[in-house]
Amino acid sequence: MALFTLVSGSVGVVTLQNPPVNALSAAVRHGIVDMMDKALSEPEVKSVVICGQNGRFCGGADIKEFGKNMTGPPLVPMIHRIESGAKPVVAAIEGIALGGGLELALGCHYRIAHSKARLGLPEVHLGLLPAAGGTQRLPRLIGVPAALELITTGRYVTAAEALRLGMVDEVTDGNTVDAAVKLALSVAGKSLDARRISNYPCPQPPGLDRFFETAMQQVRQSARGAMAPVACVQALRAAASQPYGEGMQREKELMDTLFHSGQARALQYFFFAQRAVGRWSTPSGSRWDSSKPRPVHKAAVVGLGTMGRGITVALAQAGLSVVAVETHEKQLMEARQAVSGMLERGAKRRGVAPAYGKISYSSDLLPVADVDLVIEAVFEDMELKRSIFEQLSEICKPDTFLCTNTSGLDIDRLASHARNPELVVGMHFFAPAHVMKLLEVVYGPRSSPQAVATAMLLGRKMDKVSVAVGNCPGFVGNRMLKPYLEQAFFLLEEGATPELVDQALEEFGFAMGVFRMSDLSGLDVGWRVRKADGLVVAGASTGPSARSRRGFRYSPLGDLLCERGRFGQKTGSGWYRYDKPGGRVAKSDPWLHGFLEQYRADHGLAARRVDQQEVLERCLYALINEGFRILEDGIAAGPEDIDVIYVLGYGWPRHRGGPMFYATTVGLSEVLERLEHHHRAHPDVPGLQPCRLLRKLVASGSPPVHSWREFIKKSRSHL
Ligand SMILES: CCCCCCCC/C=C\C/C=C/C(=O)SCCNC(=O)CCNC(=O)[C@H](O)C(C)(C)COP(=O)(O)OP(=O)(O)OC[C@H]1O[C@@H](n2cnc3c(N)ncnc32)[C@H](O)[C@@H]1OP(=O)(O)O
Repeated sequence: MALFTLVSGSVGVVTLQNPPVNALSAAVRHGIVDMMDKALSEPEVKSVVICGQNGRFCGGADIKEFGKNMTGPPLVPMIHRIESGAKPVVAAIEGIALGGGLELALGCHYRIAHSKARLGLPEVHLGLLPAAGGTQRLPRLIGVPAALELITTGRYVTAAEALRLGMVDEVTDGNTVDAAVKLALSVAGKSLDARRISNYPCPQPPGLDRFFETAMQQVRQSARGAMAPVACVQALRAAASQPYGEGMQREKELMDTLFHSGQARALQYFFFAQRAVGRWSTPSGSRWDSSKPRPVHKAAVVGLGTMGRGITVALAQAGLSVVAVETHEKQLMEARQAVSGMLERGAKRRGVAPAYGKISYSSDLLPVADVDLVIEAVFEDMELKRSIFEQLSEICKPDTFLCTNTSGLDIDRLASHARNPELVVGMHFFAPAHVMKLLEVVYGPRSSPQAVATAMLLGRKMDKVSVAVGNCPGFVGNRMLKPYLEQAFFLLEEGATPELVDQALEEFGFAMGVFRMSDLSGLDVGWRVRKADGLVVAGASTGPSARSRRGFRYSPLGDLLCERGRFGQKTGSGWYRYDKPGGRVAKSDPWLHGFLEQYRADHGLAARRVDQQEVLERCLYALINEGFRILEDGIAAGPEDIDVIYVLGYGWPRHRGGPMFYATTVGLSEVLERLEHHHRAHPDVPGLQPCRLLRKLVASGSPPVHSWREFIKKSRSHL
């Protein structure tokens, strides 16, 4: 798994061989140790180059080995042996040097990177820290503030930035291994004293204590309960305040704790889940590996409201030509300006030129005639969308894919208004569409495998994680949101406050509690959906019918706020109050508390004490239960799909792996038992009634999450 070749008579080239990313598996580590022994002991070898096969230096430790019994040579002594050896070693960094891969390079005496290479220490995203000396060598090389930022965020840097920071000695546009061999020849026999990073003193940031206190405060705030970023700060502090050996010892202690933590398991599960969703399948048998996407060079976006603007930017940044259509002249003008601003800011961030030239604007539909794919992004109204689909079917090429950006409308119904229903899919973007990583690709019963494959690939090109989901009200994400919101409303009726509910959810790790989030997205959004579902009954504010719909419990609290014009942040009040319409800082609202008291009195409800545990069980287990129903119905193919949607689209804390993974950490039997308990207390709430799949999994001994897909497939016929 590591190859040795002698080049130019005296340079030993050690090539890591473990496709696709040359991860440092046990076999690769064995290979490096053996080949380095050879290189260091053979007299004709005067210097060494380490590189990776197939243009990729190294993607780091082999994540698949974590959680198993790890065998093979450990990384720390392996890297120490390279650094302390008597012959100069040059790292030839092509493609990637990540995690343990970069730590290996930091143990080398020289580093040359190809201009297209990316470098980083992303261990924090896996619930770990760079424990092969990364937390001790990087600050010695580039200073504490820069190292702290890279290690706590896991950000990848370009070769150019790596050069600026001093992480690499040289950047080349040519053949990196050739350049490394040249350098290795030139430094053979020279002293290595000044090249061993572990010998460097660590530069001290001014006001060390203050610096680390501030860093810790910032990291704790953004980590929302994640342990790894905090441990990274602690390790960096050790680097800055202790000798190298002691710093390494601290790095090891911190890693020991993280390595065995539930958070690391959750984050590593999530890493593979993000990749697993690309291997999509549908109940009708279409699959990622048998469905060929069609190339999309030119796309159109119809409707340039907030979503359409973001989608236009995402498409242009992905390199597509875009026709952006808005029939209202004033809105079109505003959209042009807004899109230009977004492109400019994006380009600045990515260090590229803004893609203005990729977009042409139009106030009518005619220029979409020659595009390969249209994304309709008009207001969420079936009639409006229907009429646009009819027009598009007339204007577009017969094989143009017609996609709709909707958060829950019936894709199949819309497809029935298209000339070719098999070319219709839903593309549910999340706001802001050019920023959010998630895309739900919604297939209807008539969507062709090619249409699904094309939308999935287009999402990927737009730098999104695309998840294929079936067609049902709310698809996956919003469908699961419904019981979650419902429980939150019921808890208010029973005695909780928005503050209490939000605090429980935020302490769990959500970026925002349910009420703060509703205020941000607008209470009128849900109101409109409930109206369309026939749930909003005007004038039914008291009496038994006010809190019941179709025989089940219903809370009209959200409707009542909307009737009073309290739509959330945009109107200056909702579940909280804000300084002004559009204000961002949520403040407790005495009016709302009085309103809740009056509401309970009007409906004969006695307020009781609700604790945080009940909030979590009622809100989260109801949401998880719906997730099981979604799996049972075949709307999502596996738990990974749901978890990716919730983490990337709904602010579920990543270090808890997503709702379905979280259920396994709580224990499926515990989730079942608590749902049964709450359902007994609230028999008129179907969302709390445990679904069959959950019962079946528990009855089968709660198999691990990665085996659910197979389990569901096998048991589908019996469900
Ligand atoms: C008690 C204490 C015990 C301590 C012992 C622990 C020793 C650890 C010591 C030191 C710490 C070092 C830790 C690490 O190095 S952790 C790994 C850090 N590296 C990463 O996080 C890299 C993550 N990978 C990526 O960012 C990307 O995959 C990419 C940029 C490398 C490539 O991207 P792309 O081309 O888009 O391809 P994919 O992402 O789809 O990946 C392709 C394929 O490769 C798999 N893969 C990627 N990286 C790894 C890896 N490091 N290990 C294993 N497998 C990896 C990926 O999963 C894909 O495969 P698929 O899932 O089957 O599709």
